[in-house]
Amino acid sequence: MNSSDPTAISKPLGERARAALGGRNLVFVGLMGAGKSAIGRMVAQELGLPFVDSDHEIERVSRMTITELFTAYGEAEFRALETRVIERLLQTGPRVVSTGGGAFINPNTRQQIKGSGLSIWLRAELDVLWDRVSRRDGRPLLKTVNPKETLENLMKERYPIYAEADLTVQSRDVRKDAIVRDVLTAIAGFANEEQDP
Ligand SMILES: Nc1ncnc2c1ncn2[C@@H]1O[C@H](COP(=O)(O)OP(=O)(O)OP(=O)(O)O)[C@@H](O)[C@H]1O
Ligand SMILES: O=C(O)C1=C[C@@H](O)[C@@H](O)[C@H](O)C1
Ligand SMILES: [Mg+2]
Repeated sequence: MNSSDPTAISKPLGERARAALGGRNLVFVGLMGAGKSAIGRMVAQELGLPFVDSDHEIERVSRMTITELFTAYGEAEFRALETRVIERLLQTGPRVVSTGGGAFINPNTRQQIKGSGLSIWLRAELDVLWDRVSRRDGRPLLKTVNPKETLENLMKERYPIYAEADLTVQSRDVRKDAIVRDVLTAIAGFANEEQDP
């Protein structure tokens, strides 16, 4: 990595964030398209921790895609499975867990996350989310007549709840490296706040 690159992730920052996290899990929450899976994986690498994505884990254990699960069993059953899978994932750590967009909205799952680690909300504006989610299928909640409006309604409903996360980082239309650096800075800073409120 070129040290003059302004988006370069300095080793000390990764190490400081890792020390701040200690034995806790780091859990990414936020809406579809915020970057939880993509950024979570990169952050885990910087922290030297295992990474797991709850949507992928649900698909692995059920041997079905998220869309198939919604179609066959409905959203309520999907949420019940999601809660069980996330509970298990949080039991052994520290690790980085990227959750599905609705996970933190479920009160049971939210309590589990709050109890087992540091939660981080990747917050994004509607147009950023829309640009990202409209490129790929596989999000059953957006199979509506007006998916952009559905996404906007989900933002209104969910943003006050995501705001309960320990940390918030703005997910913007910039290089992923820059968001990763913001995440690591937020984690390292959180430890200072805890020591020196
Ligand atoms: N900072 C960024 N710049 C450009 N593209 C990004 C950035 N962050 C994420 N992306 C891309 O946006 C898309 C959506 O990201 P990702 O799948 O990580 O979102 P997610 O929050 O996990 O969504 P879901 O809740 O649906 O799983 C991916 O193609 C990802 O590579
Ligand atoms: O926002 C949501 O409720 C969802 C987001 C995805 O990650 C998947 O977990 C599923 O499509 C539901
Ligand atoms: Mg994801």
